[in-house]
Amino acid sequence: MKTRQVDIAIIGAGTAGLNASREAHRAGKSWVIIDPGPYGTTCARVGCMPSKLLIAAAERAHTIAGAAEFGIQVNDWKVDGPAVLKRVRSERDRFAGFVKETVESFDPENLIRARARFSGPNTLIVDAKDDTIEVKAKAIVIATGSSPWTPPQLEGVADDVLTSDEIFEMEDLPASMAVFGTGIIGVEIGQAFAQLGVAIEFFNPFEDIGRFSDPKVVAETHRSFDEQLTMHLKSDVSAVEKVDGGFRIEWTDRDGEAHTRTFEAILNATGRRANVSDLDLEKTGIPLNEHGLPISSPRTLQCGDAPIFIAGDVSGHRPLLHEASDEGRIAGANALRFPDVQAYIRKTTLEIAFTSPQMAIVGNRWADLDHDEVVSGEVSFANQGRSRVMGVNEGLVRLYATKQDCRLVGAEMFGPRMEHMAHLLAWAIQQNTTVPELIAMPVYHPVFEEGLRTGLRDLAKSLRIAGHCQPQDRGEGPGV
Ligand SMILES: Cc1cc2nc3c(=O)[nH]c(=O)nc-3n(C[C@H](O)[C@H](O)[C@H](O)COP(=O)(O)OP(=O)(O)OC[C@H]3O[C@@H](n4cnc5c(N)ncnc54)[C@H](O)[C@@H]3O)c2cc1C
Ligand SMILES: NC(=O)c1ccc[n+]([C@@H]2O[C@H](COP(=O)([O-])OP(=O)(O)OC[C@H]3O[C@@H](n4cnc5c(N)ncnc54)[C@H](O)[C@@H]3O)[C@@H](O)[C@H]2O)c1
Repeated sequence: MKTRQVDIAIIGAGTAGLNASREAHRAGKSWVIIDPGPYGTTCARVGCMPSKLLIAAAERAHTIAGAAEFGIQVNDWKVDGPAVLKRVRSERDRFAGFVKETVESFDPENLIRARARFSGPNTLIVDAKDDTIEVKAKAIVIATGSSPWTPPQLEGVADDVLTSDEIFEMEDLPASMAVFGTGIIGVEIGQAFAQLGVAIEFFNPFEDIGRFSDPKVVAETHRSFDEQLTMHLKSDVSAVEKVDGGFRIEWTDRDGEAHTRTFEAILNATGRRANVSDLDLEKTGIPLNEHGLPISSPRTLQCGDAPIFIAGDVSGHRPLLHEASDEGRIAGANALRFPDVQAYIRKTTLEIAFTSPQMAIVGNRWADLDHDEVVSGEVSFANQGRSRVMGVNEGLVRLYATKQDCRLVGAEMFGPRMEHMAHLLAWAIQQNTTVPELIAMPVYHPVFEEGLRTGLRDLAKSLRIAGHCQPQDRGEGPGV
């Protein structure tokens, strides 16, 4: 067995791991990143990018399908499934290719193409192609990401069911598909397939759609998705069987009625689990929770007081791309500083689902608020001017502010172009902006953001009624 000694060893060459390696590289320290591949990152290879490419095609189809509303007749159009999926893959390969090239151009000293497991808090065992290597490191960063999970109902057919890892490799669109799970992956991909003409039906024993928690936003999301998609929420799937031409699914709906239907394909989108099972974490002595996952501080990313840091999806803090980048940098920087670890201030949370209408959560969710301390305001997009002009007028935005100092602290947003408005609000929350300060900002006409201003005015009204804000916080004056 060979032995290597480095300042930092990083397990996983995804977004988080690569960002950690950049910190070590910049500091001029010795480092090694260990990953068996495939390289290119989950986001670019099988996640963010191919799903957004698919959604881009679906949006084109959806626009054409709805053109008659604007007096435009489009005849003889069709979705060319193989061409749609070919573009998804070729653009995806371009994005993932840049990352792959970067990793493959690393100095051989910095990259080991194999899996790693712990043999102690400072040592890893790596079964490389030619030899087993013991890597001794002053500090170690775990950045192993997450993988799709298989629920009991799909265990018998798991090898034939698609997950987001396989779905973009399909040569053609199926005629029909059952989607298990109505989380972000399920609704983004399922709705896109539906807009491309696939007969999609969703199954979920629970009732959630996406991540909203505000009862009013939840109700509006259910109304919209029930109208455009076939959702079997609170359904009980009793059998899934492989048959000629696909899968036969038996289920009981929420009213207790039994159904059977055959689908050409199944997408399993029932959630993802941290990749820790083959890491031999018990040899590290770090604290683990009841699921065997490392307990870490979101601000230092340190696991207990060990020289071990954790970043990206595997940390379980915020499983999103920009958070994986940030966590990689924090974990990398703290691994270099160990034992003098620094607590970093995390950015305002921002989550966006690229559905139609879009879903976004900014800052605190409704469920995380202290309702004695905050008031809410809202705006419906059902009749919002620009949304009506564009024929995308539906949705509800709920905004939350503190009674004490009139500061915006969160929003749950369902409606058109929310990806942009969510950024405005996230930046405002991070800057500690008060609601009157936000209302005093310029807004053009006619734009979607006028809806946001209406919601902020409603929030200001609630603040005035609550009556705790100081006069200077209220900033009453022209334009407010
Ligand atoms: C379908 C889909 C759509 C998404 N869309 C979005 C989106 O639009 N916006 C957004 O912000 N986020 C999105 N995400 C989430 C985003 O992709 C992830 O948060 C992000 O990619 C996580 O990066 P990571 O570095 O933690 O993991 P990864 O990029 O998965 O990297 C982990 C690496 O660890 C390696 N590894 C695992 N175990 C070991 C081991 N034992 N030894 C060595 N190496 C190991 C793996 O090979 C892998 O290369 C999406 C995810 C999916 C699945
Ligand atoms: N636009 C984005 O930023 C984006 C897009 C895709 C994914 N992501 C990230 O990926 C993460 C994982 O997404 P996800 O959708 O896989 O997970 P999720 O946890 O958000 O959703 C899982 C869904 O499966 C349902 N479910 C659980 N058990 C089930 C069962 N037995 N049968 C049917 N349904 C079942 C849950 O109720 C839920 O609706 C997200 O949390 C998000 O961070 C982000």
